[in-house]
Amino acid sequence: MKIIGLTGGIGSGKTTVAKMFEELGVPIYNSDLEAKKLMHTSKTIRKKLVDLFGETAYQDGKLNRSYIAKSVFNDPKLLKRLNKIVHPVVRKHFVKWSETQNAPYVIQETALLFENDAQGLYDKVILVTAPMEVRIKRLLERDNATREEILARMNNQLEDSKKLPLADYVIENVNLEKTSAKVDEIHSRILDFY
Ligand SMILES: CC(C)(COP(=O)(O)OP(=O)(O)OC[C@H]1O[C@@H](n2cnc3c(N)ncnc32)[C@H](O)[C@@H]1O)[C@@H](O)C(=O)NCCC(=O)NCCS
Ligand SMILES: Nc1ncnc2c1ncn2[C@@H]1O[C@H](COP(=O)(O)OP(=O)(O)OP(=O)(O)O)[C@@H](O)[C@H]1O
Repeated sequence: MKIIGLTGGIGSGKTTVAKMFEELGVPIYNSDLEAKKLMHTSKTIRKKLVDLFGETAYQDGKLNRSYIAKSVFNDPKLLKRLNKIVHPVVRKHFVKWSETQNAPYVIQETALLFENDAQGLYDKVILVTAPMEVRIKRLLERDNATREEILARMNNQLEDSKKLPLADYVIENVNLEKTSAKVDEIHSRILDFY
C-alpha cells in the first residue's frame, strides 16, 4: 500500500479535497482531528501539556484549544515544544492506522508536512493551494477567528512558493468543479503509477 501526503496552508481546502478522495474510496487520516483526539485521550500527552501550559490546558476535562492556540501562535518556541509533544504520537498512530487499511493507497491529510521536513515519509505528496486573500476570506466565514489570529497561524507555516517545488501534484483549489476534476485525474495517475 502506498502512503500519500495531502498538505496545504490553513484554509487552502485540504479537508474539502480529502473528502473528494474519500468519495473515490480512498481511506483518509485527518491529522488535525486525530491530534485533537490524542491530546484528549493520551495520558502521556495530557501530562506533558499540563507541564507545559499549566492546568488551564484542560477545562472541564476537555482540551482548552483557544487557550493553547492563543499561547502558541505568537510564540514560535512554545509552538515548537507543543509540536514536539504531539507530532511523534500522531505519526505512530497514523502508521498503526494505515496498517489496518485495505486499499491501493491511503492519504494522510496534514497541515504541516514540508514544515516538518516529512516528505521522505510519503510515496507522493499532493499540495492544495489558493490565494492568500481567498484563504483569509474563507476562514473569516468558517471560523469565529480574527484576521490577526489567521495571520498568526499562516506565519507559522511555509509560504506556497517554498512548498510548490517540493510537491508531486498541485491542486489549485478555487473553483470546486475544477478541483474535483483535478482530484479524479490525480487519483487515476496514482493508481496507474503503482
Ligand atoms: C493549537 C490547537 C490546540 C488549536 O486548535 P484549533 O481547533 O483552533 O485548530 P486545528 O487543530 O483545527 O487546526 C486548524 C489549522 O490551524 C493550523 N495549525 C494547527 N496546528 C498548527 C501548528 N502546530 N503549526 C502551524 N499551524 C498549525 C493548520 O493550518 C490547521 O489545519 C491545535 O491546532 C493543536 O493542537 N496544534 C498542534 C498539533 C498540530 O500540529 N496539529 C496539526 C497537524 S498534526
Ligand atoms: N473551492 C472552494 N470554493 C469555495 N469554498 C471553498 C472551496 N474550498 C474550500 N472552501 C471552503 O473554505 C473553508 C476552508 O476549507 P477546508 O476546511 O477544506 O480547508 P483546510 O485547508 O482543511 O483548513 P484548515 O487548515 O483550517 O484545516 C471551508 O469552509 C470550505 O467549505
